[in-house]
Amino acid sequence: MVITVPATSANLGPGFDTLGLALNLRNEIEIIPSEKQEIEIYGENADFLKKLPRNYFVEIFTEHYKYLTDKEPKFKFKFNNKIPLSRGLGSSSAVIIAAITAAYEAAQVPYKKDKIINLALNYEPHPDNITPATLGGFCVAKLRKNRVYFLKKFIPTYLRAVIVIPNRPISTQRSREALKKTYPLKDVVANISSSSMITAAFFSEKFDILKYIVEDKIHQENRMKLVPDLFKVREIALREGALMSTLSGSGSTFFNLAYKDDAYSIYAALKDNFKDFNVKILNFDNLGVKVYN
Ligand SMILES: Nc1ncnc2c1ncn2[C@@H]1O[C@H](COP(=O)(O)OP(=O)(O)O)[C@@H](O)[C@H]1O
Ligand SMILES: N[C@@H](CCOP(=O)(O)O)C(=O)O
Repeated sequence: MVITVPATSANLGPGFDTLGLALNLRNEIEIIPSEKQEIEIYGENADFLKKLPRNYFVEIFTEHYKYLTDKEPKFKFKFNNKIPLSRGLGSSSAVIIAAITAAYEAAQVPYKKDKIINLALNYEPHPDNITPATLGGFCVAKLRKNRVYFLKKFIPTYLRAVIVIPNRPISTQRSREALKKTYPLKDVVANISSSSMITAAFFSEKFDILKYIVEDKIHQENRMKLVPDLFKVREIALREGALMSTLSGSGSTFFNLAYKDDAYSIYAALKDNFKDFNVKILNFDNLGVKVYN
């Protein structure tokens, strides 16, 4: 069995813990029945991941597989990772969603994607990465009374993401701990209106308005100060025609939305100015987690 799961970009600026979308940058995990448990890790941060005392995927997979079957798992896991760690591209959500999905598949217990999202909440208590990692597309998610409610919209194929991945990681947990605990009413209103406009723009496919309405007053500017070059990244991307330019999740990656025809000039300008950063043009993913048996 092979499971593939996409990277995600959460928040989209003002939609803190609410908006997210999936990118066509996927981790792939092969799971093969075996006499003894074995792990092989290739790709992004493989050396770091190999050194960890416990593998996060195997831990979550084992917990669910044992619960579903009452048996110890006996599998070989082969990871081919493309999603960089702690760069705001939802690497932890990708692991969680893939591991729970894999456990249900290996145990041959039927499930719905809704169930996977709600189980994932036990590991990541904000739904803006786990929802698009599961469903793909542009997702709006709301957590209420410990349950995730969500709506998804397909992202048109004439759009691209131009992402800038700095060489510095930011831990999501640590950067959340540094957030202010209270906000002035005008800042809250700015985020509600901007986030609602982004949602309306994606659902009605009226993307031009994004250039004028995206602002965040809750988390983004403070987090950007950890990698000050990001202010210049945003300025260049918007100057070169990006529809919106926001911190991806808690950073350090910057996410730029563009029409297909504008993506290359944004990419070239960013690459030219930030030689140490990894700049990529990506398609969007509209499928979410996928299983091949
Ligand atoms: N492919 C992977 N395999 C195992 N663990 C992973 C993998 N990707 C991420 N993780 C775990 O998730 C952590 C990163 O989570 P986090 O700081 O929330 O970053 P991100 O913004 O990428 O989600 C890593 O330190 C590691 O513990
Ligand atoms: N809403 C969360 C999103 C974190 O995304 P990640 O990809 O950085 O894990 C937040 O802003 O903390």
